[in-house]
Amino acid sequence: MKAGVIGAGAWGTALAQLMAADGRDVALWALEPEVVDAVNGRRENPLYLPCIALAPTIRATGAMTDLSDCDLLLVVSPAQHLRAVVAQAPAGLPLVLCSKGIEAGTGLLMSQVAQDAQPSSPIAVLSGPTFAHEVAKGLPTAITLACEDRDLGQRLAARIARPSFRPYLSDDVIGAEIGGAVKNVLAIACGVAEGAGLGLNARAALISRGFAEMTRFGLARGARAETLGGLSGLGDLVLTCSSTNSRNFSLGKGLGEGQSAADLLANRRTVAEGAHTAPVLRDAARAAGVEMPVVEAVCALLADAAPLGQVIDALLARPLRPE
Ligand SMILES: NC(=O)c1ccc[n+]([C@@H]2O[C@H](COP(=O)([O-])OP(=O)(O)OC[C@H]3O[C@@H](n4cnc5c(N)ncnc54)[C@H](O)[C@@H]3O)[C@@H](O)[C@H]2O)c1
Ligand SMILES: O=P(O)(O)OC[C@H](O)CO
Repeated sequence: MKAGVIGAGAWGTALAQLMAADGRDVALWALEPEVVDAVNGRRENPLYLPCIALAPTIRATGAMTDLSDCDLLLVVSPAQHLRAVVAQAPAGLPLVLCSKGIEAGTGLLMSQVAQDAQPSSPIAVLSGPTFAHEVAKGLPTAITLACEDRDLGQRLAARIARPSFRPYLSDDVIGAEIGGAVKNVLAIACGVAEGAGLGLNARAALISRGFAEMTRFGLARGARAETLGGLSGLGDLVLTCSSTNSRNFSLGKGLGEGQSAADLLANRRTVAEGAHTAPVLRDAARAAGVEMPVVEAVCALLADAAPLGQVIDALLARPLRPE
């Protein structure tokens, strides 16, 4: 059977390369016709994953019907487009959701959006510390695969695992999704600290206190603490908060250097999910009575609602409290 990948950005292309590593066919759905042509003609995706020679068994397509004979579909669109692409996907096939975010307008996690859009398709979530270009090069990577149906989860884990790519199975779908969505917002905060020259102590503080926010929010939504402390939560938080390879961290760095959010977000081709998730997450946290001061600060900066110095001072001046 061939694997299907929906979305040919950096991560979808890297996952197609991963799935093709056992020599089997992969169908890669791309939005842009020029990506379809480049993958099929030149075996590359210069738009989203440059400098990687793609496997000959990857066949790109712009027609979702070409994925109907796949045994699983990896869904790798930006979170805000997941509903639309899943609605077009062939029905009934296992969907492995690889996007990280919360849907604006509904506040739904990706598994809930996919369930709405394709009620007959079983769902799993693949999330963890995984920079696309490293996976595409075959560098060692571990990731959470969350699925409520344990048998299906085990089958999917065996199908996705490769010698240098280790999925760890969980049945905590919500926990895996919340970790991936929240860490993107916290990575923006760490980028701000880098751009503003606040130092490494500040970054460590943001990672730790950000993790406390992720945990409070996750527990309030029914996630398990060990999932939030695992690859899809803390693991991904540490990765994304420590490298300009992260689009979210880089966006924050620009904010910290004094650039406006509007300028940084205008006309970008690649997705910085944290910018879309931040206001939805803030509203959900407020509604649940969960304090998320770092997330609130990121929202203020993204909305250009307050000067950087004022946002930093307000965070530092919060009442002292037990850890
Ligand atoms: N890049 C990574 O290293 C990485 C790793 C893990 C998870 N993810 C997650 O994967 C998801 C996709 O990110 P990416 O890095 O592959 O994307 P990307 O930033 O490399 O590319 C943008 C993608 O958005 C798609 N797109 C733009 N407009 C669209 C529309 N109207 N409808 C459908 N698709 C549209 C483009 O076709 C392209 O596939 C995100 O949720 C991201 O958080 C990314
Ligand atoms: O580049 P980012 O910030 O979207 O991060 C990519 C992945 O989510 C890292 O696991």
